[in-house]
Amino acid sequence: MIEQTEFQYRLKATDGAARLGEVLTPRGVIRTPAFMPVGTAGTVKGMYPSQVRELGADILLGNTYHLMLRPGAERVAKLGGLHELMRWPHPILTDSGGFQVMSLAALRKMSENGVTFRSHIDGSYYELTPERSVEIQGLLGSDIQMQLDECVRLPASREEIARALRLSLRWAERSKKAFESQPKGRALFGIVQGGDDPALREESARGLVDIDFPGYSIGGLAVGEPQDVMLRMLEVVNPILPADKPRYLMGVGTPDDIIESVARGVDMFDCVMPTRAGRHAQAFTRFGKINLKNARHAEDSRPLDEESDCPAARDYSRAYLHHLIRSDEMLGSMLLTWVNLAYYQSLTAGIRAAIAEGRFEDFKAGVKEGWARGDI
Ligand SMILES: CNc1nc2c(CCNCc3ccccc3)c3nc(N)[nH]c(=O)c3cc2[nH]1
Repeated sequence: MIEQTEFQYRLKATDGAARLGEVLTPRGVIRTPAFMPVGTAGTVKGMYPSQVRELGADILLGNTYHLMLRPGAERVAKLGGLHELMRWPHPILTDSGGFQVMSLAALRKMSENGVTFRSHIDGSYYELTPERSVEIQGLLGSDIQMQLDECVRLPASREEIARALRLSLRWAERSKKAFESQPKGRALFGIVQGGDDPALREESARGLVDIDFPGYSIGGLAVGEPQDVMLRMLEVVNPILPADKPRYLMGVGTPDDIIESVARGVDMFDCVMPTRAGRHAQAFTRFGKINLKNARHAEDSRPLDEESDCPAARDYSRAYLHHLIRSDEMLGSMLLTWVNLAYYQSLTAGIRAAIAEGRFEDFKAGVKEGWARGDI
């Protein structure tokens, strides 16, 4: 733990609307733009924490929904908290659980007070309120916590989107009040909702800024809308959010989504794609995505990318990766997860260097060119 007890964002440089910054927390610095690997049940599946750190990740995601069900928030606290339990001494960000309840739980019921649901693991009943969600995230020891919110899947009616954003604003107030009892240095982010409607996005963003948070998440996107709609909402929301606070676009996304969102002022990203794709034979490389299950790789002795500084991409042949996947060997998923997280971390490291040197547009063009090559 470094001495500084405050949570602070420092804007270091801009290149157009792209921002280079740092988020200072008691457990360390997060260099932004940042990609945050997802560690759903207290582990980044198939990776050692030290490996994730070596790739350049400054922060991981933990999942309130999964951890409250198993092993339980009070139990994690009794065991010293999530950092201790998973041997990750750096910052951890947790989601509030509402989004996961709506996508995973059975028999869920949303009300003014919160959401009740049955565990997808053993069917037992739970209630998640703004206050309980903050309490759970506190028990986990989370450095950056999320308010409980309601994310509406798109397409949705204007009434539905307005109802959900206004409920989320009332939950933002309750979350902030409940958060006041937590140790200094931790942060609670408000989450902007408002679907694909510019006026409702503006109402949500202004409402949250009036309540005042140390950072803001942009929710309600990457839920089925086209990329241009997502980007348009960023162009509405980011100018309203304070320039001296971090902006976290939830659940995003592909490398192209990330680079286009950085260009519109986003600082932090999370996405299950690199880890989930790694378990489904998909490899992300500078030249696009490769499906290693495809028979065309059976005798290809080339590595995925001989110029990569990730051993999994540089030292193993496509033929071997193909064999591991076809044989359902666990090393196959482990190596591809490593490849994909390495790619995402090298992408955000490249973005940070490009903004620092005022060449972000060139970098963006270069990444798109590489992906367009496709002769992989
Ligand atoms: C994929 N698209 C997408 N994801 C969204 C999420 C979840 C972000 N990922 C968190 C996570 C944490 C641990 C483990 C796994 C995932 C959202 N979360 C909240 N609270 N609100 C949203 O509006 C919201 C919108 C999203 N869209």
